[in-house]
Amino acid sequence: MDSNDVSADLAHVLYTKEQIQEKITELAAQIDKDYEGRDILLVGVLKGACMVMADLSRALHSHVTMDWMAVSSYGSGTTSSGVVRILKDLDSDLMGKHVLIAEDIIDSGLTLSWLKSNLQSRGPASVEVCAMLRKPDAAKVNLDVKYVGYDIPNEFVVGYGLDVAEKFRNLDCVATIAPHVYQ
Ligand SMILES: O=P(O)(O)OC[C@H]1O[C@H](OP(=O)(O)OP(=O)(O)O)[C@H](O)[C@@H]1O
Ligand SMILES: Nc1nc2[nH]cnc2c(=O)[nH]1
Repeated sequence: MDSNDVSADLAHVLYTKEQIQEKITELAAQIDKDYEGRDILLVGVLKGACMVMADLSRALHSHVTMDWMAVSSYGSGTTSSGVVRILKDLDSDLMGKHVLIAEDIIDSGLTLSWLKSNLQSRGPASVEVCAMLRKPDAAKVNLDVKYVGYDIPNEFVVGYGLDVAEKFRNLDCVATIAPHVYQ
């Protein structure tokens, strides 16, 4: 291991690459079944959803188109403010489309709660959510989420799209970080 190896900054791996890929396969099979005969517009929420978008879209057998939105709900800290700003809007018109929002994590739920109603107001046929991770103990709003990979404890995690100061997104696992990363 070289001195800059990212794994030295991890405390505990919650889900390995294999477990994540297994879950993606499971979720994709369920989604294919539920959307039989319908095209899906996958909406990825940048930047965290980059991995789940790439993996889920490739695991699906349905016809899929992809679009991206970038929103900001976190200030400089690690607590969601609930005030969401659109940094990049969708390129597509949602009218009559079956929209499936792909997310890496639902923490307070504030980002998705806002996003779901924003997209619903654009006239789609349906809006559902697929999130790889969810923290039930951190929920601040009731959110109807149709597809969830794993429910996790209320701990800050990284990997599989999730970052600290833009690092760790490239990890193929989900992990907590070692205390020295914060020091
Ligand atoms: O449920 P919430 O408490 O609202 O938190 C979830 C949001 O936080 C993360 O995004 P972040 O704002 O960190 O941006 P990023 O995807 O660019 O990392 C994550 O990707 C979700 O979009
Ligand atoms: N990296 C990271 N970003 C988040 N955004 C909301 N919750 C989390 C989390 O646990 N980790």
